[in-house]
Amino acid sequence: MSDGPRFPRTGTGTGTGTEELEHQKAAITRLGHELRALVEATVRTDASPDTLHRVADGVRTVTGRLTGRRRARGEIPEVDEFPAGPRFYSPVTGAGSPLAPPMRVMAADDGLIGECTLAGTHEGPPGYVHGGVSAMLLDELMGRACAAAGTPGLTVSLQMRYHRPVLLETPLRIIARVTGTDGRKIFVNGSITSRTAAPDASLVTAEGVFVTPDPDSTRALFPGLQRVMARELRG
Ligand SMILES: CCCCC/C=C\C/C=C\C/C=C\C/C=C\CCCC(=O)SCCNC(=O)CCNC(=O)[C@H](O)C(C)(C)COP(=O)(O)OP(=O)(O)OC[C@H]1O[C@@H](n2cnc3c(N)ncnc32)[C@H](O)[C@@H]1OP(=O)(O)O
Repeated sequence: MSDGPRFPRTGTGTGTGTEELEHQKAAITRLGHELRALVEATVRTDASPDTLHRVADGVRTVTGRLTGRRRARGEIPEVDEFPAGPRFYSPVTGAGSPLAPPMRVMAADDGLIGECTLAGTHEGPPGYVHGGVSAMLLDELMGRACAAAGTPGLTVSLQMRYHRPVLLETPLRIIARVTGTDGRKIFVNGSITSRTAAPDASLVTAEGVFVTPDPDSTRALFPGLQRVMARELRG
């Protein structure tokens, strides 16, 4: 995607070499993929209690292998390109997140396009996407559209309209477009459509207001961002 020009791209500075970072990203992506398959299998299975107990024991053992240093709250992973680029553990787009569909994000003429297909993990009404998950997809893409337009912001208001249920196991297109700004406020529209059935009919639409925090708030809210910028400047 094309990102706004005013943010550092992390993962290219000092610390870990580029090749090592690429290996790290590939491994994170692979584990994310396997975990998403595990989560989907978990919510779809009708295995016996015995099997479920054995799997739970196995998962507990595997979890125990992910020891060592844990990132502190707010610490931005070196593989990330915060705030405008990919975040590996985003619950929406993160290749490493077992919660993320993950949604792929591309630049469009006047905003961003996201694509994903959801399944049992994100079910709300039987056979359909959970409404909160639709809001999550739109919130993320609309927030990224702000950053891509060079005006990053946090959501202060997100008004959702659910026109038709969103089918599971159907390729979806999510669109986000900045429609205007007023001081630190950024106005954004978004929609979800099916890429196959009636692609012109919006299933969900959203109107959002995002606000760019002032510099003092930004420093207070995101101390990790200062470290990323310092890391980048050293590099
Ligand atoms: C180098 C700079 C980097 C800056 C980084 C900033 C953001 C970057 C973050 C991520 C970007 C990257 C990717 C994004 C992808 C995914 C994220 C998805 C989105 C989210 O997951 S994000 C989490 C949920 N989100 C929050 O956690 C916000 C909680 N919130 C606050 O932390 C404060 O709210 C804050 C600091 C944002 C503003 O606080 P504040 O004190 O500076 O601003 P204030 O209240 O003065 O409002 C200013 C003007 O907005 C108007 N206004 C306020 N509320 C309104 C509303 N509801 N409707 C309509 N207008 C509203 C006022 O009326 C006034 O308008 P006016 O100036 O015309 O009077």
